[in-house]
Amino acid sequence: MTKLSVNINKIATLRNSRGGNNPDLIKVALDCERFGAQGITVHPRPDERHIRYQDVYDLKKVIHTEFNIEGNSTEPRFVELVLNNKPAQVTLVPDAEGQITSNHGWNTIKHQEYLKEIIEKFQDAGIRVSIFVDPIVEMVEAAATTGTDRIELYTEAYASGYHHNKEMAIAPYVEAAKAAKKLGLGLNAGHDLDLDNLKYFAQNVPGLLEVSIGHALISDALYLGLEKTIGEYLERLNF
Ligand SMILES: CC(=O)[C@@H](O)[C@H](O)COP(=O)(O)O
Ligand SMILES: NCC(=O)COP(=O)(O)O
Repeated sequence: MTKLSVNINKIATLRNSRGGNNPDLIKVALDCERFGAQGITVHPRPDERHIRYQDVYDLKKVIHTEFNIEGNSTEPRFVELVLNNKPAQVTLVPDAEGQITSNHGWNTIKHQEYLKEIIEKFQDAGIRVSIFVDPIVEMVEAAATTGTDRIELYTEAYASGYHHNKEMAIAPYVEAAKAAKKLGLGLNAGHDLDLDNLKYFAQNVPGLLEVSIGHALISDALYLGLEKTIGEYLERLNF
């Protein structure tokens, strides 16, 4: 079974736009769980433009499903935040400063030594580690040498190619997933997954443990409502 982790960054974006507490991020997280989501994902960024560091402390107290914190571990404040909150999973993303959103995976060959060190730090604290990678077999192979528990495949390229040629778009992900399986790495995926492209991805990528979805899911909820939207995403995963 593939778990659905709802990324609630966009709820925080909306809340922050007026400075108050509407929508209430905590309530939305709890409602996502009530409506069947098996996890909650947040991606605090240094400028706190959506998720604030305090949100992480507040969420940790109330969440019952899997808490996944994504972010840039080269920021000491991020490392401290994760170690203080001990989520079920931390996903390390190599964000550059000022990025609008995440747009690449780790170069696991170049940053192998750094990754080994930081991954061990989180694992010593009892936190499962996943690292964000592009669907390139060499990057998956080098990821395995870092000691990470899982990788998260960056799915933007799949999402943008899906409507043009879905067989071609998914091919590198299938190869990357096979390599991960062979090397004993758990497999997550995310970025720009949506109601159109999710089912085909889940059907064709072997060993997919978890997807984290935010932007499209929250946008769909404007039309369908949060409960129905989460139900629709779960349906795509449980084909
Ligand atoms: C790692 C990933 O693909 C997503 O978490 C993405 O980074 C979402 O972040 P934003 O909501 O800031 O775009
Ligand atoms: N890790 C991916 C994620 O959390 C959500 O990405 P998106 O659905 O907002 O593109």
